[in-house]
Amino acid sequence: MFVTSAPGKVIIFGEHSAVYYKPAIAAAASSLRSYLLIETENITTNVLQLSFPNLKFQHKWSIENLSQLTDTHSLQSKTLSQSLLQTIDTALLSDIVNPLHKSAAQCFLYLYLSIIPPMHRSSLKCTLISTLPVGAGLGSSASVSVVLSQAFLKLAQCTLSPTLINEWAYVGEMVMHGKPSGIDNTIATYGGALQFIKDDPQNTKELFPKKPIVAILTYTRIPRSTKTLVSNVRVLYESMPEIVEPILDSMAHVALKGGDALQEAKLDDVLQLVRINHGLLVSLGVSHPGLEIIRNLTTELQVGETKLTGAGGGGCALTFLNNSASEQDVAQFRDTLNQRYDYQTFETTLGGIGCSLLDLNQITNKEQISAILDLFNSQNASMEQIDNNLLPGGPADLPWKI
Ligand SMILES: Nc1ncnc2c1ncn2[C@@H]1O[C@H](COP(=O)(O)OP(=O)(O)OP(=O)(O)O)[C@@H](O)[C@H]1O
Ligand SMILES: C[C@@](O)(CCO)CC(=O)[O-]
Ligand SMILES: [Mg+2]
Repeated sequence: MFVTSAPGKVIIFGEHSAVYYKPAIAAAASSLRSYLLIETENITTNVLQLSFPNLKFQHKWSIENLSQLTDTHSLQSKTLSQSLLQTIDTALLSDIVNPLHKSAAQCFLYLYLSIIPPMHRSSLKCTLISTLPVGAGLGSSASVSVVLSQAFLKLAQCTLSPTLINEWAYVGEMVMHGKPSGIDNTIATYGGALQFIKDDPQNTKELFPKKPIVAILTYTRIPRSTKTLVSNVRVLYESMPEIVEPILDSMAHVALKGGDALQEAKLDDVLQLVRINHGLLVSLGVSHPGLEIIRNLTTELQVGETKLTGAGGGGCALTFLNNSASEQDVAQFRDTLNQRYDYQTFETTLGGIGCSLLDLNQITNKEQISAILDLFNSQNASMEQIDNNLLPGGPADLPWKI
């Protein structure tokens, strides 16, 4: 039995422009994570079981059926095979109608069938719990792709390396999103803070901010689809390239300057650039009235600057506080968002631990193991319970391998 874990991410500068090979800055939201429990013993034999309690979704497939369907596996091919995707859809997922369930199961089966060769396919139960809001712009899909890739590579007896995990997680992201930039899975794999350029590892580099980056994240609970928003921007780009290209170039300058400002802890510059980046995203049509409420309240209470983060259209906003924001101002800001709008706010330090692995056989304290298993078996473990019992570097002090 083992658990894999990976964080969500916050894009600080450069969402959407990242898809067009412009630099972007992102950091791990390392306390908001997905955890995948892998059980291979004392479970139903010859069955692959999936349990995603956050989505209230469970499913089973006979391993024999799976192997008949795809007798060859494609461990070498880290590109998206439309024919494998189609086979999965028609033969294994035709009974699933909920779109969230469908995309999660597609990603799960695609990675399972591609990574684990038939000789290593035996009875398996996979249970995934997460403290990340689902589909909110904080990279929940990437975090799920990373924990699945890491676990399946281990079951396939591959030597685990961040490069390999990240390559497969990108395939998982392609299953969910089409053609993403790869920034989300890269952060979920490596953690920390990065300046990222799509398909350009030479110019993707770690950032070392002088001061810890503390921010407020606000989840509007407004659902949206990253895939749709990215494709809306594509349509705009293709219809008016002479207007959209300079906006994307401007975002690239914002990201480069913003990365430097974060490293040098130049808060005034960071705040200006957050405001500019949000304005540019508004001009691409990816904001939402529910996000503008947060931005307007930030301005009204003069606590700092806010931008949308992730694909926008709902989901989450990121607020950096200015030096003059008092504790009362911040409390008023958060209370108003929580109480008047039923938004959820988190104060988060950005950066920290990327993907990690916990071998439950190494834990000798039986009570500690049963507390961990209870979290996966419960349908509604709270964020606090999960953090207390599982968070890498958290109070339970577990032997996570990074
Ligand atoms: N806890 C979870 N359990 C199972 N699947 C999940 C979970 N969280 C996310 N997913 C999968 O990820 C999908 C959401 O991905 P989507 O890219 O739309 O949002 P996001 O990754 O949270 O936001 P963004 O890509 O803008 O950062 C869900 O439809 C589901 O398939
Ligand atoms: C909107 C986007 O820039 C970020 C989604 O988290 C898409 C991507 O980079 O693939
Ligand atoms: Mg996503």
